[in-house]
Amino acid sequence: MSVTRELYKFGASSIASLQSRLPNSDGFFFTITKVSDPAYAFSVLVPLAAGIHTLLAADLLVASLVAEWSNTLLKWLLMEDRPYWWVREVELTGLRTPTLRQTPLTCETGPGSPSGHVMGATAVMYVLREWIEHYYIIPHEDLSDKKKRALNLLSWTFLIWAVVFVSLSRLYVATHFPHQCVLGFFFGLMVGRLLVCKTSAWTWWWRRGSWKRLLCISALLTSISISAYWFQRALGIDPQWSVRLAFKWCEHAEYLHVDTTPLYSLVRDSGAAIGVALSSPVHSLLHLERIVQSTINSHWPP
Ligand SMILES: O=P(O)(O)OC[C@H]1O[C@@H](O)[C@H](O)[C@@H](O)[C@@H]1O
Repeated sequence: MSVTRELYKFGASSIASLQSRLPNSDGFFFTITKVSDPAYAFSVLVPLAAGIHTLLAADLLVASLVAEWSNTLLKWLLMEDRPYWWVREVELTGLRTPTLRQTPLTCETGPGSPSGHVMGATAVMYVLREWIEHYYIIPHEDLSDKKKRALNLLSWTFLIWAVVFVSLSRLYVATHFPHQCVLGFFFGLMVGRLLVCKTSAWTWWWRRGSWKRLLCISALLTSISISAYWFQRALGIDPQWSVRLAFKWCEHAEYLHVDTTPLYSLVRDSGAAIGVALSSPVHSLLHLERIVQSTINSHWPP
């Protein structure tokens, strides 16, 4: 217990020092936090990707929903605090803590660990990186192996730096401790690898599955979410405990938003999963069209 307290104390001091060292950075960090919001992936990134390729949009949608769904369940399991309310709660026990500034993006209402922004952004960027490698780098015959390796390194470097900035933005708005961002990165990487890694048996499984199978999987995902809620209730744990703490310590009521609650995320993820299942016949057709097209291209001229 005291290890957690020390970790939180260290985290709170790091956040306070970040806020005081970078005093006029609201615009920069708010933009990063907004763009890396899992909700942004659903409402902006996926429709944009659909303009490039429907399969890319489907891949990003699956990565976003699996990352957010597993993130919410992990949060319920780990039951960690967020810095902006933790510092106020422990002050009541007499512990001296640094003052953390609250911003309009601070008052997230779910438990703190792992960071959903970092986890979602890592999973989505992993999928994008694999897409670029799979469809644009590997098949490019004009590129030497050295150039291909350099491009891969560049894409990894970009991913790591993007995750660092997303993490800094979450610390800056005092809604995560540093270790929660690190955990978000590792879990996000696991989700990405599980979904689209060449060596994973699960790679692109949603492209192969029939719509009935996908519908069964989305029903399973939904029932796991509902069971997780009722399981906590059965154990005497209030699944809304974090929402209560957010209401207690958020300094401005207008900073609180219903779309940050765990239940809201789970409903969105279940709906998105059902949507993926119902639209899968269209994806299968597009996938088939792509295979036929590349076969024609490789045999042309005859
Ligand atoms: O754990 P984090 O980084 O605060 O992010 C989690 C949540 O952030 C909210 O702002 C999103 O709308 C939710 O959908 C998401 O689950």
